[in-house]
Amino acid sequence: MIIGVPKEIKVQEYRVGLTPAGVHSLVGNGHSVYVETQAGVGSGFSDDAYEMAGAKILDSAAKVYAIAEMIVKVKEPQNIEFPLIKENQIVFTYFHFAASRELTEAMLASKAICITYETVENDDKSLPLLTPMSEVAGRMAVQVGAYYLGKPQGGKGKLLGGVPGVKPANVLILGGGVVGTQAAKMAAGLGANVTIMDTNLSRLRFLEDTLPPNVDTQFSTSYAIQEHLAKVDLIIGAVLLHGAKAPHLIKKEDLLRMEKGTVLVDVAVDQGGCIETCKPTTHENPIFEIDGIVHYCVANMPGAVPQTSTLALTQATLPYVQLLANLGWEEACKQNNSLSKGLSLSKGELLDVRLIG
Ligand SMILES: NC(=O)C1=CN([C@@H]2O[C@H](COP(=O)(O)OP(=O)(O)OC[C@H]3O[C@@H](n4cnc5c(N)ncnc54)[C@H](O)[C@@H]3O)[C@@H](O)[C@H]2O)C=CC1
Ligand SMILES: CC(=O)C(=O)O
Ligand SMILES: [Mg+2]
Repeated sequence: MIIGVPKEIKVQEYRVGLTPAGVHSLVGNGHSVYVETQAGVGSGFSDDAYEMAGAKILDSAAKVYAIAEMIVKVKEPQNIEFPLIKENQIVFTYFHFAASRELTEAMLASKAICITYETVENDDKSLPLLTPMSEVAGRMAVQVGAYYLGKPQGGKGKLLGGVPGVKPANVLILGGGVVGTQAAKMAAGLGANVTIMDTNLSRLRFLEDTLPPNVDTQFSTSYAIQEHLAKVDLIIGAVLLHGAKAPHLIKKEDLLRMEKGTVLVDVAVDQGGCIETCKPTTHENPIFEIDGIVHYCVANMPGAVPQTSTLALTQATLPYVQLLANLGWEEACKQNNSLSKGLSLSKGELLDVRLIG
């Protein structure tokens, strides 16, 4: 198969869809790989490294899209990429269709085969291609939250862990899946007073048994969340209803119950956000304030640490890229149940109704 890897063009997105090691393995299996010039540079991979691995370098995205039977990338196609996507072309990437009707309509119109990383799902309901980036984003959420709690950044001016004789900050994590668990570990490690909420009781039992003693678990209800608002310093939004739009657990009027300088990091923003007042931001302008509350809502957080994220992502995606390249999308999806869950749009038809935003 002919595989194309364009350079990511979302604002300050430095990840890339395939590493030179991935190229080497695909070329070894008889496939051809075309990489846009400088596509890997932000992740530490030069054009030369791709060429040594067997790729051909092309000087524009248009040429990559024109030649490829399958595009392997990271983020959802941006508006200027829409016209480049062809009928029957496989596009394998994060799409987050539930957050964008415009993207959904553009991809339907393209009649491409869209396979979404974030809905590839194992029989145990885990999400093998979302998990690695959720691990990154969960850990990052605490780093950025701690930073924006600083007074110069608009925060309350609190150190997450406090110091001897001074209480630590209160961190509330909504959702105890991959993002929430990694965030809880990091916040606990820094000494914060952490509460993690979920609606899944068996998940809460697991978290209670495995997380450090400065993490409390609590069943997630609107009432329980309200009780935290007056004393919380940092809220991390980490809920997910697979493929669907996130529920709004924090409403606009709830901001008035928080102290000025409270920080909200809504990691779930890529599925529409679980905090009503969140709207997507970029690494260039990551925050905004409403009613004195700092909102951080970057939809591609792992893009800021590409040297970690590209390796973490591509080690998970490569086996699926191999399968698609070896068998074609129809046979690959027939043979692999997890991959078939990611098949979202095919030739102008919406296959997964959860995606409607
Ligand atoms: N902004 C970014 O750069 C990134 C965003 N994400 C997003 O983060 C979100 C979370 O991802 P994961 O942790 O991997 O998902 P996950 O499926 O592992 O965890 C989600 C958890 O939310 C829980 N949940 C559902 N409804 C709830 C409610 N009402 N209250 C409390 N908990 C509830 C579920 O039971 C589940 O345990 C997703 O939207 C994902 O796309 C992931 C990576 C990067
Ligand atoms: C999951 C996702 O959207 C990201 O890693 O950017
Ligand atoms: Mg405990």
